[in-house]
Amino acid sequence: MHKSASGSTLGPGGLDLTQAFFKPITNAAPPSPTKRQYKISVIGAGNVGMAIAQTILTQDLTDELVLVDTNADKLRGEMLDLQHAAAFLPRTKIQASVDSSVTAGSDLCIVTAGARQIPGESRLNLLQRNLNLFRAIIPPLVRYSPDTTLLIVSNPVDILTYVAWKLSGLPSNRVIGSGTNLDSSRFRFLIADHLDVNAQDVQAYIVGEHGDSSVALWSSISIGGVPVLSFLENQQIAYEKETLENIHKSVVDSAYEVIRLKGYTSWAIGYSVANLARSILRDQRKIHPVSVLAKGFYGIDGEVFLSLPAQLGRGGILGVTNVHLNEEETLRLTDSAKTILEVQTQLGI
Ligand SMILES: NC(=O)C1=CN([C@@H]2O[C@H](COP(=O)(O)OP(=O)(O)OC[C@H]3O[C@@H](n4cnc5c(N)ncnc54)[C@H](O)[C@@H]3O)[C@@H](O)[C@H]2O)C=CC1
Ligand SMILES: CC(=O)C(=O)O
Repeated sequence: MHKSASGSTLGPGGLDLTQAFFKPITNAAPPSPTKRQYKISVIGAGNVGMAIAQTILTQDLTDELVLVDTNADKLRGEMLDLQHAAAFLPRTKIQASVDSSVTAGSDLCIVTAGARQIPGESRLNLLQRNLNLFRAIIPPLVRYSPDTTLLIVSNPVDILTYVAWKLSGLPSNRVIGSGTNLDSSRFRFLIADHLDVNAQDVQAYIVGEHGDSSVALWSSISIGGVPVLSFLENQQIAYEKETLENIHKSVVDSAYEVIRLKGYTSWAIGYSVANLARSILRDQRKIHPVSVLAKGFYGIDGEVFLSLPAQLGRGGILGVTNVHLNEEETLRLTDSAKTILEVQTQLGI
């Protein structure tokens, strides 16, 4: 069996099987103007890439999903395994190749390729290994999809988002790091668990580095519209700063703990990135803490990518939200920027 030029399936002797199965409707109205078709490419079909791919499929976020990896057998195995779920999923064309030309015309390229931490290792430790991969991965992606938005997930995500921005030549609004969207979900889960409320009712951000120097924005947390800290202070309800510090420490330790227990993190980052993909492709204009070019915001002076609450839509980053930071939060954010910049300046990019 092969396809005709019009896309219908041809059987032996050129018999058009599509025509054989379906009698055309007479007097049919012409098709309505075609709906916008979306194409997402995921580079790196490891634990993280596949968790993202499967969440994207189950949430019906794209018409075409492309996987790229250097491990040809694993890649084909992953593609077939997903294709075999076709009867249970929204209709999506799934392709895979070791050749990045398969990504041509992607609306969104999600990069998860590269080394991951071994137990106890920091994200920043991965930089040199993943930097070399990025030099090979990013330029062809942009060549094949000059209008794409790049969504970087590989670690250390903030510095690699900067690297991707430099290597791609794309405007900074179209190069985004998944950043602390994941850390903020961990934060909201822990607060919700502590107070026995629904995490979706907790509005709370972790900003700065996706890593050890991240910053919890306690002063702006609200639950169901109630600003938490000012409410406690107005009601003269005592709370211990140590409790807050411990919650933030648990957020920072989260990935280390999961990696120690199961070897890698995957499900939460899968949902986090699918959530970002939806906001970007569906022009949701939702606010997410993601890694953006932070120069000029909150007194940050330097070409550094780190997470700030940003509005996402079809154009990528539409703007950075003006969340109020108290003095301590501002200082911690500046320190987080310095931590990233110190490592970044050694790259010579
Ligand atoms: N930003 C975040 O919140 C998170 C980031 N990560 C990061 O994601 C990355 C991937 O983690 P895992 O999927 O667990 O690792 P993994 O080892 O399971 O998968 C990495 C994949 O990249 C592929 N690869 C290597 N070089 C490639 C190239 N040049 N082109 C295409 N594919 C290539 C490998 O063959 C492998 O399949 C790591 O850097 C990890 O630290 C992981 C979790 C959360
Ligand atoms: C590995 C990683 O960056 C995370 O799960 O947060």
